[in-house]
Order: sequence, then structure tokens, then C-alpha cells
Amino acid sequence: MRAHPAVHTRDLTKHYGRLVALDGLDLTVAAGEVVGLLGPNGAGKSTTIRLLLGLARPTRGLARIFEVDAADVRAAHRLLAYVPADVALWPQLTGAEILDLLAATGPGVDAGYRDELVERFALDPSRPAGAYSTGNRQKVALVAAFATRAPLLVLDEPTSGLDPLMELQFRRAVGEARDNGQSVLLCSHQLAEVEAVCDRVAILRAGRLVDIAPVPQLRRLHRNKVTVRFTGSAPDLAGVPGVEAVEERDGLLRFTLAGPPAAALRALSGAEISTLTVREPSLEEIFLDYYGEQA
Ligand SMILES: Nc1ncnc2c1ncn2[C@@H]1O[C@H](COP(=O)(O)OP(=O)(O)OP(=O)(O)O)[C@@H](O)[C@H]1O
Repeated sequence: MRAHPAVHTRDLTKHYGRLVALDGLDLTVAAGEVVGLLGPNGAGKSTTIRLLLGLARPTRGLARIFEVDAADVRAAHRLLAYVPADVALWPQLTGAEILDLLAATGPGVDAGYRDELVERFALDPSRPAGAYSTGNRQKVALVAAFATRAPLLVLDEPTSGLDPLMELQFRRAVGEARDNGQSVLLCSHQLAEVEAVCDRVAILRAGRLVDIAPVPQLRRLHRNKVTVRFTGSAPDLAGVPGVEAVEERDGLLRFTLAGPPAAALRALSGAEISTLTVREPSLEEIFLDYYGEQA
């Protein structure tokens, strides 16, 4: 295991004209750690990754990959493998040819493991990449990255084109990378995905780091949105554990529910309820509820 952190940023800041895309980010990913970067659209996730890859220059602050300045692209890219959100491949080459090309230019590859990943991701490497779907292009990039011995994997929304079975393969491969002592920085919109694979999650909103916490602590972000339509007198939810943000109007009751629903259901059971819907809020809603005042 390496002594230096895989990623270290201090006061990392990027302005585009008057727009502050990233504002004073302090982030450390330890060697062997899997860290998620979570945030709604425009939060600054891609900007962070572009700065770490040396694709953009910081307005202020520093970004290091294992103590190498991220702007020293030649040295830094020997230490990392990157999967972009939108994978572009050479259309006339087959998947196999591209995997060989990427293996020859990257920081070294475990060919046996790569073949295993091709099988597990159900990738047909004999087809030209021009005929691949978005998901298949993403699989080529993922297989190429996971098969490297790069000590840091930087993955930007890597599963947006994958179906649920392939998402499971992705999660397994991240676990194997961690077991190998590799570090992973995973940028995502999906709370469930980062919860499944990350040790810690950094939450960005409007260019600022609003929270960084080990995954078990994210459970506090989970709450369901409940809507109840009733006739007669309104159910009384005062003091019911887990119930918050109660709104009642015209026979409609809305509230958020965290934790086990038993007490809320007991409180509702005395009322004449005609419909009850429960849904998980989107990440954007969770962020608004939770971090709204800090933005
Ligand atoms: N090249 C650029 N020129 C001007 N503004 C930019 C540029 N790149 C990003 N931005 C702006 O910086 C802010 C952060 O964008 P960024 O792409 O980092 O967000 P993100 O968290 O990756 O969002 P998404 O989930 O939508 O990809 C946004 O307001 C975006 O419009």
C-alpha cells in the first residue's frame, strides 16, 4: 500500500468567468479507499475530475495524484485509469483491438483478469466499436480500466448505460479493485450505487463540498415521501417517530418518513384512507431537503 493519498486536493477552485464551478474543495482519497463523489447536476463533479486529470487548470488551490501534481499529466497518468461519462471509441477498431491499444498505452494490464472481465461483462470483443451501443462502449472502457494495475481508478458516471445485471458486475469489479489495494474515485448521481460500493461519500452542491461521511452515515439521508388521501377527520401524526414535514390540505396529507414505518401506519390506521402512496425521493429532492439552507 502506498504511503501518499491517491487523491489530495486543497482549496481546489475553478472559475469559468464569473461562474464558480468548484469552490475550495478539500478532498483526500486514501490509498486503497473507494470514495464516491455525489451531487446533482452542475454540482462540480465533472469539474473536479477534469482538474484531477489535468484537463483543466485550477483557478486556485492544488490537486495531487499520489503526490504528483495533477497538471504533470505524463507522470500522473501513469498512476491512474479513467472512464469518462461519455465513452468515445475508434469506430473502425474492434473491441479486442481497442482493449489491446489501451493496454499498450496505459499503466500496465492484467491480461488474464481482462479476459475474465470481458466474459463477466458479456462483451463481444470481436465486433467493431462503431457497432457498439452506449452501454457496450462503456463496458469496453470499464474492462480496460479495471484490468489495469493503475493504483487509482477515476470513474465518471460509469454505469449510466448499463443494465442492472451489468451494474452488479460493476459493483463486484470495484470490490475487487479495493481488494487489490487500488483506490477508486467514483462520480455518480445514484445514491444506491455509491452506497453499494463506496467507503466514504463526498457530497457536492453548487461547487461546494457540503458533506463527507462514511457510507453508514448516509442512511440518515433516507426518507420516503408519503401521500395519503383521506375522508373525514385527518389522521393525527403529531409526535410519531420518523414523521416530519407534515402538510395537510383538502383531504390530502403529505409527510416524510424515516426509519421503520410501523408507528406511522398505526397512527394512520384509525382514519378513512382512500389512497396511500410511498415513494423514494430523487437525489435532487434529498439534497434540497437536507442541504437546502447551506447552498
Ligand atoms: N467549460 C465550461 N465553461 C463554462 N461553464 C462550465 C464549464 N464546465 C462546467 N461549467 C459549469 O460549472 C458548473 C459545474 O459543472 P460540472 O459539469 O462540474 O457539474 P457536474 O456536477 O458534473 O454536473 P452533471 O451531473 O450535470 O454532469 C456548472 O454550472 C456548469 O455549467
